[in-house]
Amino acid sequence: MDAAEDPAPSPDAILQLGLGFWGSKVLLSAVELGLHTHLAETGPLPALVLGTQLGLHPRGLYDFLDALVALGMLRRDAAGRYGNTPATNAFLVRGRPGYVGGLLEMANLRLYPFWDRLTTALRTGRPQNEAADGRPDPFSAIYADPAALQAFLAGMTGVSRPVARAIADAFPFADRRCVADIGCAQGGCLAELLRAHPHLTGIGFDLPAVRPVFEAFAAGQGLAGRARFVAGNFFADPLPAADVLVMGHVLHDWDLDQKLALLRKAHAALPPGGALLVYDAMIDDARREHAFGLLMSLNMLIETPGGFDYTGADCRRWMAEAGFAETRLLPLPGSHSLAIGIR
Ligand SMILES: C[S@@+](CC[C@H](N)C(=O)[O-])C[C@H]1O[C@@H](n2cnc3c(N)ncnc32)[C@H](O)[C@@H]1O
Repeated sequence: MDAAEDPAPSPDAILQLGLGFWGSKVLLSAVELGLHTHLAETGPLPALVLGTQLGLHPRGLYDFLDALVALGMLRRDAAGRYGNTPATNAFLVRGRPGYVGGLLEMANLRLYPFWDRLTTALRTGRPQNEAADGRPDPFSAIYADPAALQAFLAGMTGVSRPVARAIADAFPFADRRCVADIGCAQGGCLAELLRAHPHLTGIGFDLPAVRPVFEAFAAGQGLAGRARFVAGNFFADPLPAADVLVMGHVLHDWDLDQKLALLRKAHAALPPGGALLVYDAMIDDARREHAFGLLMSLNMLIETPGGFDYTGADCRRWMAEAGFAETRLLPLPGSHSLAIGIR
């Protein structure tokens, strides 16, 4: 029964959604403070000890920590000590392989203030991030600030790693030799594919500013000998030769003509039988259910001049238009989908 048919509608869901930013910001501040990383080092602590160690005023301390308990982001034991949950221990402790806090750090630093201007973006159709001064390429704005660059690239690893693990299982890599990740960021996806398939070699292709971050990450993952970086602009330069190309969270950054140009370029760069793997938080074909994909698309409104997210059916149609002989779609974890195009 939808809300219109409900004889006694309640405002609860409306208020919960409208004030949803309260809970979101509590978690983002916890990540900013390194709360979960600290607790992984110390073990469970009483509130006042934890507050002193993190430099927090006692006034909001118990509400902050207990709100995190109520939101499932901390545990409090019978002695009143606060500690990590199994999930925050796995995914919010900096330096651990599952760390997704990079994305949340970037969300706290950049997206949280920019989303304050959503209404302006809806009225103007213009980005509301660092590029609001009219710079055409959103990445040049982020990449001008080394801290923003590092936070952005590490943030992408946080989102893409679990997705990449699923792609490593879902796609038959056994008869492929080389994977090139186009717009690879730090290389989080490539690292997962190479780790899962030791016979593969990898190429990370991205803008020149990304090279040192990619190379340091690959070395840290023990992949320096198997993954090399190729610097380039995917609109202007040739794509590297490989039998599998990956474009993750790339197409949604660009307008339709640019999306089609990238798909045509990928098709031209692949050998016959070569595969293009596209992953994004794709929207359900009826555009009714997958709120995350639709919100991601609004994030692209705020972040880019022409970017938007799309349905799996859109992606397969564009792949076919670009010349791919065979296309299929697979669901992935984290509200993502994988579109596969075979040349
Ligand atoms: C949203 S991130 C996606 C990163 C990664 N594929 C993932 O899914 O985690 C988009 C990437 O495209 C890269 N990029 C943007 N414009 C580019 C261009 N013109 N040529 C090459 N790479 C570009 C950015 O530097 C960034 O690493």
